[in-house]
This record gives sequence, structure tokens and C-alpha cells, in this order.
Amino acid sequence: MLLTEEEQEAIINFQKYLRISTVHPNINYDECITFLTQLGFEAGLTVHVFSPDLCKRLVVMTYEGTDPALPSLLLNSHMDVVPVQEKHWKYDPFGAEIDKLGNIYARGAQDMKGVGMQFVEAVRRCIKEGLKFRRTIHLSFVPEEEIGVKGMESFVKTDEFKKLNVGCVIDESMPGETDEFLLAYAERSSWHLEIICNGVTGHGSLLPDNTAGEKLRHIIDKFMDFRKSEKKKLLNNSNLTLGDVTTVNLMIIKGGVQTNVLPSTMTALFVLGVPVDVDCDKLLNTIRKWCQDAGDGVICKEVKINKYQEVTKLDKSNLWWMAFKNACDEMKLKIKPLVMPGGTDSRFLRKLGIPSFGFSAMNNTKNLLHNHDEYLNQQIFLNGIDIYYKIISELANV
Ligand SMILES: N[C@@H](Cc1ccccc1)C(=O)O
Ligand SMILES: CCCCCC(=O)O
Ligand SMILES: [Zn+2]
Ligand SMILES: [Zn+2]
Repeated sequence: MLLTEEEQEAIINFQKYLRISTVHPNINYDECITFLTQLGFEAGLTVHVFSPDLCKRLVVMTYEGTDPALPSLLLNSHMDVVPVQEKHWKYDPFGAEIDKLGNIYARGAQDMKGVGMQFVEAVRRCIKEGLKFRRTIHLSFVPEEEIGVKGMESFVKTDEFKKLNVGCVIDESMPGETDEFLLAYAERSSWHLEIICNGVTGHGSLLPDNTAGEKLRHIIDKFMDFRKSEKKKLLNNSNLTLGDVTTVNLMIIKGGVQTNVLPSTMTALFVLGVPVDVDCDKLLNTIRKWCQDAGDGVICKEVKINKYQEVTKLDKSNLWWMAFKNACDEMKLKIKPLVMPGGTDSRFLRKLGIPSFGFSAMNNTKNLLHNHDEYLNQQIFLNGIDIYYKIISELANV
């Protein structure tokens, strides 16, 4: 595959970005921020490095619009990546090696350093062609998205963010595994429920009623039956995606002090992914009924719950969507709207009433988010630059 000089440059920059270590835990963003500052400057953007109190440092590159007073377009990506289990990778997870099929292997290739680089290259091309847009375009490179602390959630509360005057955002979705591109317009709520089972104590050789273990078993059975029914719903309806059903996983079990003393308390922590259209109060009441039926002293502790997730409207009431859709239609892209199964920074922006399109411009790509041997094919990467170039040009002139 013959590449133009611009395409070769884009791939080299992508590889450089992938090789910079921004892997949890305890990330030092110095090298990454230096790289992005240089890259933005070379692309013709102005670059600011913010270090607000509540948030770790972040980079914002800007291409000013002809009418800077208009709400801006924000292209958001996170710099951080999740850890790897090196022994399961066939390539160095931070080597950004390219195989004979043109697949670029590295942690972050899909999630989401590839998207960040596609944003830069798309805007670089606009600047190089002398395109001017009504709206200012900002590219934010934020920290800590994968741990949800000191990242976008904090940044949106700062004056620096407010000064960006953001009107619309493009952020991440997931690779499409067919020729369709995935467009996230909402995401599920992540609930953390700790079920505390209190029961009798005594010698471990007895058979008393009312033990914590029996109650825990009842609770686990109920959650797992629910999990099974949701999984069946998904498998029986090809129109549903993971974001349309409630996922349930048992993540932590605690209890017991030693093998001959009946534990008076045992707890189980379940994480649920709750779709936007679920009646939260009804679900909570069902879970509380399971606790009552399990026996006395069984309590549902709502460690983390949010009952309402904002949605970005995909209809003609949303002018940003009409422009986004127009660009995709002109490119004849197949778009599959979905509710994201996991969390992204979009949730913090939608909460402010800012429409946010989760859209990773990669299709025909196996979803390897947080998985071994994460890769992005170089042609898919380059196609994505063309796609963002068109979409950004439309949105920045809404
Ligand atoms: N992208 C992360 C966002 C997240 C971080 C921390 C907690 C919850 C969600 C995920 O889905 O896993
Ligand atoms: C499963 C979807 C989650 C994508 C957001 C992330 O992990 O960065
Ligand atoms: Zn991730
Ligand atoms: Zn991500």
C-alpha cells in the first residue's frame, strides 16, 4: 500500500504517541504533554497546558473560528491507557509495531490514542488547506479517564473549561466490527450495590438457621438469575446491543474470620450497568424485595447509583446531529447508534446539557478495548482521518 508523505507522517506520529508510557497506575504525563504540545504547534494550532487544582494536567489545542463568540466544537480524547498483561501479547504492548497486514499493535491503539491522533491530523489538514470555520475547534487531551478521578469530571467544573464555551463534543465510542461505525448517544449508569447479609454466629460444626451464608446464597442466586434473563434478552434479539440490557457482575465477596467460627456478616458487591430506559425505582424495589426474602438482617447498600443519564438527541431538533448525519450520509457511511456499555467522558458533558457524539472512526475492526494484542489497522486509521475531516468541517460551520 503506497502512502503519501502526509499519511506516513500521521502514522509515525501515531506510533510515537503509542510508545509514550501513559499506562495506569500512577501515570507521569510529562513526556506525553511535551509530545502533544510540539505536535499541536507543528500542526498550526495554539496549545495550552492546563493544570487546574481539581484535575491532573491536560492539553487543549485550538483552531480559532471566524466567529469566536459562537459555542465551540470540542474533540475530546483521553491520554491514559489501561494496564497490560505483557506475557499475553504477541508484540511489545508499547512498541507500536506494524505487522504485514498493516496492523499497528499497542495498548491505546483503539482506546483511544488512535482517535486523538485522527483528530489532530484531520484539523491539520483543514489548516493546511486554509479552511476557515465559523466556530472555534478545541482538541482536548485529558488524563485519568480510565479511573474516573481527576479527569474530565473535575475539568468541566473549572474556569478553564467554561472559557472554552463548548457547544458540541465528539468523543469515543468503540470500533465497529462490521462495516458499520458505532455512534454513542448515551451510556448506561454504573451502579455499585453492596448486599450485607447478617446472620447468627457460633461454632462452625453446627447447623443453625439464619446464617449469613444461606442468605448470601439466596441473594447471589437472585442476581445471577436476573443476569441470565438479561443475557437471554440480548441473545434473542439481534437489534439489541450490550448497552440496551442490564449487565450484572459479582465483583467482590467478603466475610468470615476463621474456619471454625460462623461469620456473622458476609457481603457481596455487585456492579450493574443500567440502560437509560430502565425504571430505576422499580429495579431497586425488586432488589430490596430479594433482600427481604433472603431473611432478617439483609441490607442493600447503594454504594454508587445514578438514576438518570442524559441522552444526546439524534433527531432534527438537534442541529449538531443534522450536520453530523449529513456528513456521514455524504460519505455513505453506515452508522449504528447505540448506548455505550461502559463509561466515557461524554457523561460529564451531557450532564451539562452539551450534546456529545461518541464516535470512534474505526469499522471492520475487532473490538479489543482493554484486551490483549490491541491493534488498529493503518488503513482504517487513515480512513478515519478523512471521516473526521468531513464531519469536523460540517460541525464547525453549524
Ligand atoms: N472508560 C472507562 C470509564 C470508567 C472509569 C472508571 C469507572 C467507571 C467507568 C470504563 O468504561 O471502564
Ligand atoms: C466499553 C466502552 C468503554 C469505553 C471507554 C473506555 O474504556 O475508555
Ligand atoms: Zn478504556
Ligand atoms: Zn477510552
